[in-house]
Amino acid sequence: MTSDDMDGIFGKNHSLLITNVVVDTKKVDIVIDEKGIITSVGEMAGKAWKGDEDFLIDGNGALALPGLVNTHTHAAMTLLRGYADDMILQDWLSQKIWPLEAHLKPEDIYWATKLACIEMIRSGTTAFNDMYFMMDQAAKAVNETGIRAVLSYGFIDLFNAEKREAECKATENLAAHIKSLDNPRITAAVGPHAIYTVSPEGLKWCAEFAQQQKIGIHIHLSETEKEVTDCVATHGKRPAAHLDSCGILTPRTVAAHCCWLDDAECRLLGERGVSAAHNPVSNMKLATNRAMPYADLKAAGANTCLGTDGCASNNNLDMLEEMKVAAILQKFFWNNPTVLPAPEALAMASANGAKALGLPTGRLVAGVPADIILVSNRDACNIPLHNATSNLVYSTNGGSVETTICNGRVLMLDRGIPDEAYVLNGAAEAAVALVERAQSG
Ligand SMILES: C[C@H]1O[C@@H](n2cnc3c(O)ncnc32)[C@H](O)[C@@H]1O
Ligand SMILES: [Zn+2]
Repeated sequence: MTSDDMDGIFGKNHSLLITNVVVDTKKVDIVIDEKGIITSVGEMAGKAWKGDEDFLIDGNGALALPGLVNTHTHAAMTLLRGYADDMILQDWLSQKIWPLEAHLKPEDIYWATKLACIEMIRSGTTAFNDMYFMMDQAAKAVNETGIRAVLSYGFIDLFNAEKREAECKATENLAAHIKSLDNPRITAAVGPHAIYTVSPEGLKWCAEFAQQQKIGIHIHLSETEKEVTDCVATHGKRPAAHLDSCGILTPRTVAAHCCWLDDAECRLLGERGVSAAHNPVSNMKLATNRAMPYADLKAAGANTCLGTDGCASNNNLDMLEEMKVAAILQKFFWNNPTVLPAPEALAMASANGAKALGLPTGRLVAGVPADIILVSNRDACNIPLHNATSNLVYSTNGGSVETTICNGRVLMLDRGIPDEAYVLNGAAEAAVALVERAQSG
């Protein structure tokens, strides 16, 4: 069962036995078959297994939980981390971010997305919802790193018919490319950027294409008060109603931010079964000046999930940190310490996130793909263990993740990731070259 050569554990599927871990409050062992499916989460702690698994991982008392699901990011923005901080959203986008993005090359997207995947694996994320550009390169990076992703092209027609045609083509091409990969870890979605960058015709095309392809929709919604007032002035209705009139609000839709929704819009998102992705760190850093109305959205039946947004407005991809900020921001902003209790924050980052992306993961039960992370409870910040969920939400962070498994394949073991340094160097060099190109025009 146990192989001396643990290095051989990386790179392909094996049958695995993970012993001596804590799930919720119970000490259990977990068995994963060579197809990457959890076959048992058993109360077998302490029993000497006589199984014939290829590898045994001694969890040494670590907390085992479903891999975290980042339901809103722009992964390749790792290359823009720290490039522009301390600005309001529209200036940040128009004066700094979009001008630099104009100089991005395909290899930049590859290196930046690989860096993002390494950062997510290291901090316990096993699936992410991405919206960016040159996404064939993102797919290449995701395929190589072993993580799970829903990839959408950032559709921006700027209300121009000619540009809209090109955006539709790019969206169709990405969907066809991802279908051709036939990789169960990589799925496509449609990514209309926002109501202030996509025409109603563009939104309607995106909604129809998503329905025809049976894929998801990923959009920014009501991030700022200006977005709402401009929408009412332009379209005569609030953003959620405008999106609904274009067919965008569906059970396959992830709406990111949702800061400035009113009660009627919360009810509309609930009625349509939309997933509302809360990005508390980005919202606070860009000063959106209102927190997502989490309790109203949850009460209305919307699926509340969690995202980091991109690394230029966070500036990391640590979903354990994001959970904590979500739980305390909601308490602070709505002036109620009972809002978003720890178990609900953990659900946002795991089961709800998997539901938002249509993934079979998000729970540690037999019969589902093994997306599992082990979080040390031997770090000072995680001792004592009165309440594992409390520790996961309020005291630990991504640095305490020891082992990350996605689709049954070990991506990180005891904090070691193969080829990590090579990826970090490649991305660092790409970032320097990008800024040099931008500066030389
Ligand atoms: C895909 C495009 O979206 C841009 N972007 C990154 N973060 C945000 C945000 O918080 N709101 C709106 N748009 C955002 C990114 O730079 C790409 O241009
Ligand atoms: Zn975003």
